[in-house]
Amino acid sequence: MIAQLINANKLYRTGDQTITALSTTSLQLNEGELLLIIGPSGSGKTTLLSLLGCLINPTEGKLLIAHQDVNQLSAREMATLRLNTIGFVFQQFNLLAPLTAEQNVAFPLKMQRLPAAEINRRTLEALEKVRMTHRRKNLPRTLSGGEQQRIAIARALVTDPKLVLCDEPTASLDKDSLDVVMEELKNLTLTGKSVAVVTHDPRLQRYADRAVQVKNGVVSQLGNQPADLMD
Ligand SMILES: Nc1ncnc2c1ncn2[C@@H]1O[C@H](COP(=O)(O)OP(=O)(O)OP(=O)(O)O)[C@@H](O)[C@H]1O
Repeated sequence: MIAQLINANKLYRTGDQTITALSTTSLQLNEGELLLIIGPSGSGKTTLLSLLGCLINPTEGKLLIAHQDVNQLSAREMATLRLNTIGFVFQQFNLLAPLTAEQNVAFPLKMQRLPAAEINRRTLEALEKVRMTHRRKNLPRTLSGGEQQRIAIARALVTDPKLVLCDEPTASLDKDSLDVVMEELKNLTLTGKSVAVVTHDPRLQRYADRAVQVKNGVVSQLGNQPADLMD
């Protein structure tokens, strides 16, 4: 098991108001599993993903990432856990505009202060995995949306993270690019990585091993029928 929420919730206090962004939830994410997180706008999906990504702490309850109790970690330890264990993929790709595809992919390895030769080797390996080696010298703006997302996936997996978290990774993509990107994410699970994908898109269901729905901050398990996801 890579991630486990145990009776965890997330409240936000603004002034005298308390918002329950996520009600008490227990959820686990296993190795080699692709989990879909679906639900309407404002329901708590990003909050759930942010918890799994060690970007925020639960207000109550426990969160274990790679067997570490996140509540016991300092901000610096959380940052190290994120850098070494978790890869992020976003709807808008979030590539750094002045850097080439290759430099974007190499970026997390530079943060890890690895030797240059190792950075080069692993960067090329990651580009190869998403079949983007031939475009490695391009700037992001010269790539299609689907290509940019494949570069973002290469960047997410270059550190060999156990967990890859994706927030609406296909929302800006056409059908063909959607399939390519989802195939890449599915391939990651075949090598034992865990992938969680927040989406509004029921077409992603065929790539999922499991789906949960978040509604008004309440997480529930979904069945495997398309109708369940269309709800
Ligand atoms: N930092 C914050 N401070 C206060 N309230 C917040 C904060 N972050 C989220 N919320 C509230 O928590 C609830 C859940 O938000 P969240 O972003 O998790 O929803 P979502 O399902 O990801 O929505 P969307 O699909 O629109 O991105 C919303 O009511 C939101 O307004």
